[in-house]
Amino acid sequence: MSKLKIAIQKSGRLYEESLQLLKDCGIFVNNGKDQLKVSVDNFPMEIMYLRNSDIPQYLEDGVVDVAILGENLLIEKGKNIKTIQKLGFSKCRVSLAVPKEVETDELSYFQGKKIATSYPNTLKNFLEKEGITSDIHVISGSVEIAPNIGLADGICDIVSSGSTLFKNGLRETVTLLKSEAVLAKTPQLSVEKEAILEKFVFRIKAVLKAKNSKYILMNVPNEKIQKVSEVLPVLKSPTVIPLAEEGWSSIHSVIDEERFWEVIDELKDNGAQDILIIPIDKMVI
Ligand SMILES: Nc1ncnc2c1ncn2[C@@H]1O[C@H](COP(=O)(O)OP(=O)(O)OP(=O)(O)O)[C@@H](O)[C@H]1O
Ligand SMILES: O=P(O)(O)OC[C@H]1O[C@H](OP(=O)(O)OP(=O)(O)O)[C@H](O)[C@@H]1O
Ligand SMILES: [Mg+2]
Repeated sequence: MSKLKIAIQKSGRLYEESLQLLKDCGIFVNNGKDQLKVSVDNFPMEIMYLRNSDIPQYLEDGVVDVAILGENLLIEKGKNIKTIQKLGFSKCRVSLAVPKEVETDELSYFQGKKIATSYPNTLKNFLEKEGITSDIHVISGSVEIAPNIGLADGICDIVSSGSTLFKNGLRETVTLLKSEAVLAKTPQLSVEKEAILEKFVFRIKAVLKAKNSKYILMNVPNEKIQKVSEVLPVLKSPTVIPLAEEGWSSIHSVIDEERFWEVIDELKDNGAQDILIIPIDKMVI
């Protein structure tokens, strides 16, 4: 029987959450990353631990079928690889930054300047599009140190909290792109493996949907049920259960994580009381 070969970062920013996602999908990985190839008992899948930066090539060559990797890396490597699903973690951006003493945030600052980066293709394409000519100096890590040691006038690198820039006396000026972890697939997959992938993506969607939603329940006087129901962004219609106390009901529904504070105020204003918000484990709709 076919097994879907999935590449996961061996160690680094994506490792923990990639494994957690598999776990949330009910896929239990047998043992640790000391082995580069690991089997799974309860799903037709084989895990391969690889370096994030090598994964686009492995996908292109069909050495692995799917992979969890940083979207920015797919853009940098310019491979013809399809992103199947954004995964919502390892969110970051690729940005230009300058020494904090530089007074301008304008891109034109970089005209004729030297920029250190680990993402030369992303930078080159961006600068070309913007009509700026710079000297791109490729380094594989610790890019933020470059201006301090006189290696460059600015940098182009990954920024998340901004603390690495701050510690190195740099300031973010221009964002080239935003990135997050994605599930990507090799250009050619057998029908059998496509079917396994479909099952896997179905599970991922259920996990992600649940993460972004909350179960909400509240007590409402019967005469306010209509009003409160109108405020709730419901899946179909809210569940309404009579309470033991005459004239009151309990309303249950599901709301988006992002919207719940906003909705709670409206619910209270419309007569809802004793509002509970509960996490959801999986959600299939
Ligand atoms: N500080 C950060 N915050 C959030 N996401 C990040 C951060 N740094 C990197 N990422 C994302 O995580 C991915 C993996 O980054 P990480 O630094 O772990 O690996 P890498 O430097 O690409 O190296 P390797 O090839 O050794 O696995 C990046 O491609 C990027 O998408
Ligand atoms: O804005 P921040 O939250 O400070 O994150 C940005 C830093 O994180 C990444 O490095 P990482 O720690 O992954 O080290 P690496 O260069 O060895 O990959 C990236 O290359 C930046 O240096
Ligand atoms: Mg890194």
